[in-house]
Amino acid sequence: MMDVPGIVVMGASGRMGRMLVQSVQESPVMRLAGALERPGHEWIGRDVGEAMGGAALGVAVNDDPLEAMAGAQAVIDFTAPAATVEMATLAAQARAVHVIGTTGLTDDDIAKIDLAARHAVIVRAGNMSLGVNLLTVLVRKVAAALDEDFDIEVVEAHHRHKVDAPSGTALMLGEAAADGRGHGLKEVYEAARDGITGARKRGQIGFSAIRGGDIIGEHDVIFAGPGERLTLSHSATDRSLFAKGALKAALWGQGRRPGHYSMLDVLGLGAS
Ligand SMILES: NC(=O)C1=CN([C@@H]2O[C@H](COP(=O)(O)OP(=O)(O)OC[C@H]3O[C@@H](n4cnc5c(N)ncnc54)[C@H](OP(=O)(O)O)[C@@H]3O)[C@@H](O)[C@H]2O)C=CC1
Ligand SMILES: O=C(O)C1=N[C@H](C(=O)O)C[C@H](O)C1
Repeated sequence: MMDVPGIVVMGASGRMGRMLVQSVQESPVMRLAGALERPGHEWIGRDVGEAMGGAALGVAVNDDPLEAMAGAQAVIDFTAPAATVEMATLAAQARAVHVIGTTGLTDDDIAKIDLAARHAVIVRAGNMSLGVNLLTVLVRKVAAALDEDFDIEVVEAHHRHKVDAPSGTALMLGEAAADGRGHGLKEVYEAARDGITGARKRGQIGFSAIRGGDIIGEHDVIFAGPGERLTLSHSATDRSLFAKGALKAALWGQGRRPGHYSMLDVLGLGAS
């Protein structure tokens, strides 16, 4: 058992954290080496399996990242931007692969993660599912094939607890569409509309976000042209698909050269 990679789950009590603990525990090719929560969290010191309402897993929830990562090979982090930026440096110190699912990161946050990735393997994606990553490849191709007579709109829907908008996935899809047309997303980004906005600007990529109930994640990329409309979409029906991608990334990262990688690298979908 000791020769399989040890995985630390950060934010173990969260929606994704619980899913990750369960997925790592069930995997025959890795072991649960640690579970992290922020200092002061009520789970600190408790067995993570029992805290989740199940059987003991022999791993106590820790608030000390370096202690939790001692003897671990990867940390999977679906938490919050400030925690993720801090962890990037600590994981690099511990020589652990850092898999980042956290969204809502600023450019400044990403610059700090880039810095840590000079010395460590970091895999980051706003969506770890195979389907969404494949969709980004399709969106890039369609955006390149259709000219600016086709307006691009990204519409996303998530549960009521989500704190960031547009979603990380919506931004990935928007970036792919912008890239397909030879732009950076910032050049053509159109935030959610409100009030007297004026007519739509040609070539802009618009974003809209719906929040409600327990929606796991729905994304549509609409290409609205003269007389016809094409929609590419993805629906997540189970959070385990994100965990599955994250586990794959943690294994893929073992023994790689330092760098800031994406799920396209992990899935072999590359830039196309
Ligand atoms: N890339 C992908 O495929 C996916 C990404 N996500 C993203 O993952 C993130 C988390 O989502 P979700 O699980 O729904 O959110 P939750 O709020 O349910 O979970 C986040 C967890 O992180 C914990 N946390 C916050 N700060 C720290 C810290 N310093 N150390 C350790 N733990 C900490 C929180 O604890 P506390 O509550 O006490 O603050 C909480 O338990 C979001 O950014 C979301 O967008 C989600 C699904 C898929
Ligand atoms: O917060 C979520 O739940 C999700 N976040 C990611 C995002 O921001 O796109 C991925 C998924 O859609 C679920």
